[in-house]
Amino acid sequence: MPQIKKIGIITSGGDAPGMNAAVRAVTRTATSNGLEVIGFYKGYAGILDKEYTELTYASVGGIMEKGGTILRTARVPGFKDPNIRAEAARNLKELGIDALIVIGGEGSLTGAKLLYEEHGIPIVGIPASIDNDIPDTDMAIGVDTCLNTAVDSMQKLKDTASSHERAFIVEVMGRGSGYIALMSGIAVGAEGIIIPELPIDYDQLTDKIWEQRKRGKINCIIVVAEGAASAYTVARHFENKIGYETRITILGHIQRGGSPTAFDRILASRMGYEAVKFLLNGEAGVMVALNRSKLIAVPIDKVLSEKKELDYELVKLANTLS
Ligand SMILES: Nc1ncnc2c1ncn2[C@@H]1O[C@H](COP(=O)(O)OP(=O)(O)O)[C@@H](O)[C@H]1O
Ligand SMILES: O=P(O)(O)OC[C@H]1O[C@](O)(COP(=O)(O)O)[C@@H](O)[C@@H]1O
Ligand SMILES: [Mg+2]
Repeated sequence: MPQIKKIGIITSGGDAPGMNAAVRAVTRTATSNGLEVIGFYKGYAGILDKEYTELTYASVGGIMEKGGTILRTARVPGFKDPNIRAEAARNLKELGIDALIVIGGEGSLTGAKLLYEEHGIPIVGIPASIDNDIPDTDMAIGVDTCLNTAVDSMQKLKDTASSHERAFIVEVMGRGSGYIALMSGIAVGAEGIIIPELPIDYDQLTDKIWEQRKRGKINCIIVVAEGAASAYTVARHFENKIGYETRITILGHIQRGGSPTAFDRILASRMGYEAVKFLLNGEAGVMVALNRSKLIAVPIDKVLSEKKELDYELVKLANTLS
């Protein structure tokens, strides 16, 4: 690989708390090693429109604690077109960018992999998505903050649920993954957890909740991942069947905002630092991954050839404890 002097960085896809901490870590690690850093705005759109800023050691000060992403983000459907990717590659070369760090989810990493394979641009991916649906990494940036927000919200709902003896159907994010629903459900002791990875057994759930109600339970939280069903559909199934008056809450984009937790700040700092070190050591076409507390490089095409498996032992745990 030719010597790297100038790197580009984007945040892309759904924003995730901690992206700024990763931008800061990449910038400071790179500038400390004598590299220039160009931050493109709005993901792949900024590369196509040449909308960028130079990032310096000083300019990334005070951003670690901020939610969202200072580089902003976008979904750019046109990037699936090879001609558009060729234009992006041309722009990167024109600007003298020797390598690109992509902070985002599976979609963003797919764009990165294609830029690497089709145009030989050295790429390192940093996994960031609240869904935790990216294979080969135990955690992605943003997951922990999202879970804390979801749990905090559900705990509040539990207060009012108990006061009125009501059931709440809480819809959480997770397009194709039940991770947020399962983990937040475990953390609040939800009576029901509905996820896209498993068929929904309304009858079994109804019997369980009704039994608990008869035993004197005064609140009920049912967490549903948006990828499994809508809260309205779930509520219709339980209407007049579980012994509670029912209310619906859709947590929505609240889950993506807020100052990152200590865990996300540290994870993002470690991943940003390693991403630059990988590039300096000549590694490219890889994603930084958290593997049993260590950071490793995993080829992006391996990551994208897999599907992140849910830990079914955790489903059993949730059923046993609630
Ligand atoms: N198959 C693909 N080929 C090329 N680029 C893609 C592909 N899928 C997604 N992208 C790019 O990555 C962006 C973010 O992807 P998306 O799936 O929306 O979010 P995330 O990266 O968070 O999973 C897309 O808007 C597009 O620019
Ligand atoms: O921001 P949008 O376009 O409303 O997308 C919502 C989706 O983005 C997410 O918050 C995060 O997904 P990605 O990280 O893959 O972008 C999903 O949980 C949700 O389904
Ligand atoms: Mg995604």
